[in-house]
Amino acid sequence: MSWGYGADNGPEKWVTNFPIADGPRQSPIDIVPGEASFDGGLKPLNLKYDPSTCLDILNNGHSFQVTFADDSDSSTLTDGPISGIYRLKQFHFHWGASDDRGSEHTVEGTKYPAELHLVHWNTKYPSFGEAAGQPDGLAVVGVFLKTGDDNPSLQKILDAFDAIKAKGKQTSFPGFDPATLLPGCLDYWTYLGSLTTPPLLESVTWIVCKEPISVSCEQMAKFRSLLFSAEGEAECCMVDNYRPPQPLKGRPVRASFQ
Ligand SMILES: CN(C)c1nnc([C@H](N)S(N)(=O)=O)s1
Ligand SMILES: [Zn+2]
Repeated sequence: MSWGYGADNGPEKWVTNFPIADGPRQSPIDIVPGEASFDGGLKPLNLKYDPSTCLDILNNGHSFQVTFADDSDSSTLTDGPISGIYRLKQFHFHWGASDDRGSEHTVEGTKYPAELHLVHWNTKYPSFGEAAGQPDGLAVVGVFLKTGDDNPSLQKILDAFDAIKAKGKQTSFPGFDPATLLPGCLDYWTYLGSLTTPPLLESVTWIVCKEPISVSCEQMAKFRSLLFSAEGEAECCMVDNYRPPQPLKGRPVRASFQ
């Protein structure tokens, strides 16, 4: 059985096939603002996204992802805590079965109903796959979703869900601008961590925005209409696809703001 989020293949079981699950720089973590140290040397995030690089939307069986053309520096992350140029590869979300849980990172124990991850790779390496194996290979921007007003930008994504309900379904998704998913304020916390799904590679510079974006509870219900299961299999709702916080193991967490 391959990894997932169920009782038999979920986060507590991943260590069997992926022993790095107990490694020194695992993600997500619980962020404690009072224990983060302000670093005046941290630059503002510089996110420049070209909507024409947006390709398609896919149900990969553990989340859905929107994938970007990453063969040029059209959609990039620079500055912030990183050096060099990182290219946007894809974004995806994690969410709960109810609004009281769903995010991977937590803030002093507070769970948000969902969390957006924008995954970028360091162009000092030839490809995403190469970069994913390097300690400075990836940079993921995390954005919390908080229930409130309807989010028109999110709605464009949710409107594509009928075409990707089951695992393995994919449809073209041109012209989406991921910048419309970012909060107004780009203050962030940053720390060295890992992918939060197998292979749990310890190659991620995490950049977690302090300000959440809004999502309505009706929109959250739409997230929960996706399936972990493929067509023809017993239907299993795609919910609670989040890894809980992992031990900090002495890692510093820096804040870009005071
Ligand atoms: C291969 N890619 C892009 C990814 N592999 N694992 C990912 C995880 N979902 S996360 N949450 O970004 O670490 S993203
Ligand atoms: Zn993720």
